Amino acid sequence: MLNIRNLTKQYAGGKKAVDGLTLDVQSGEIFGFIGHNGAGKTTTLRAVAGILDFDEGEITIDGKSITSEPVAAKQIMAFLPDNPDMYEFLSGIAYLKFIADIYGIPKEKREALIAKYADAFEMTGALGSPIASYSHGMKQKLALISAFMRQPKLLILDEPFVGLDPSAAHLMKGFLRELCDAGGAVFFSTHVLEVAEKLCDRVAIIRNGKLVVQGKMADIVGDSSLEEVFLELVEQGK
Ligand SMILES: Nc1ncnc2c1ncn2[C@@H]1O[C@H](COP(=O)(O)OP(=O)(O)OP(=O)(O)O)[C@@H](O)[C@H]1O
Repeated sequence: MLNIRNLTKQYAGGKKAVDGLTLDVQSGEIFGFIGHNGAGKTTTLRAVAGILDFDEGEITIDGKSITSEPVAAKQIMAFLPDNPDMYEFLSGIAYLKFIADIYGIPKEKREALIAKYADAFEMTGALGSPIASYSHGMKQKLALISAFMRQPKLLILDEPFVGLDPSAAHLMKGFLRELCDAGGAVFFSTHVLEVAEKLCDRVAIIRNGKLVVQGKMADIVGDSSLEEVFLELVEQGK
């Protein structure tokens, strides 16, 4: 579903933030992307989402290149940044309708999907209020509703657990699995290793812009924990 080949990105005046990264996310799987602060996770996610140019490499989503077929690639993916900026002057429902219009989701379908996700996240009563009046967690839930409503083939999330309360995080995990069971794929970054260990089918660890390891969670963790494996690998690189 997602193929990243030799991705390299250097910001002006800086070192390589991502250096020759190659990884693959298959349909049906939840894939966790782990690394210390500044390792290159957000840079990778933004490049995959088509909102950051890169210097070398190739990214394809369901076979569509993010550089040569950006519209087709963006049509089938949704990206949730770590701090979603939304149109604060719109109400939640106006925002969802706006997104549904952009992506051509028919009226009946959008209404059913909005009802499903807004009810689950206990946002139905707030949808008439301006986004500016929402708490951080409510904005995050609205962004999640808009992403799930689109039923993307690939869902990319940057630090999705930060700021969500335990019940919203639990719900989100269920919806991520539902998306994968329907043939989609999830690619997300996180620092929350316990959650990643329980949730992810596969995982990649990045250090200083370079891939350290990728594979099935069970193979990588073995008899220890993801935290132990992560700390060991990060220590080795010092
Ligand atoms: N706009 C920018 N201009 C210059 N350097 C940047 C920019 N954005 C990120 N960097 C640098 O690129 C490297 C990778 O940053 P990135 O944000 O991708 O890491 P990250 O793994 O997402 O970190 P965190 O866990 O702290 O969010 C860091 O050294 C960072 O300082």
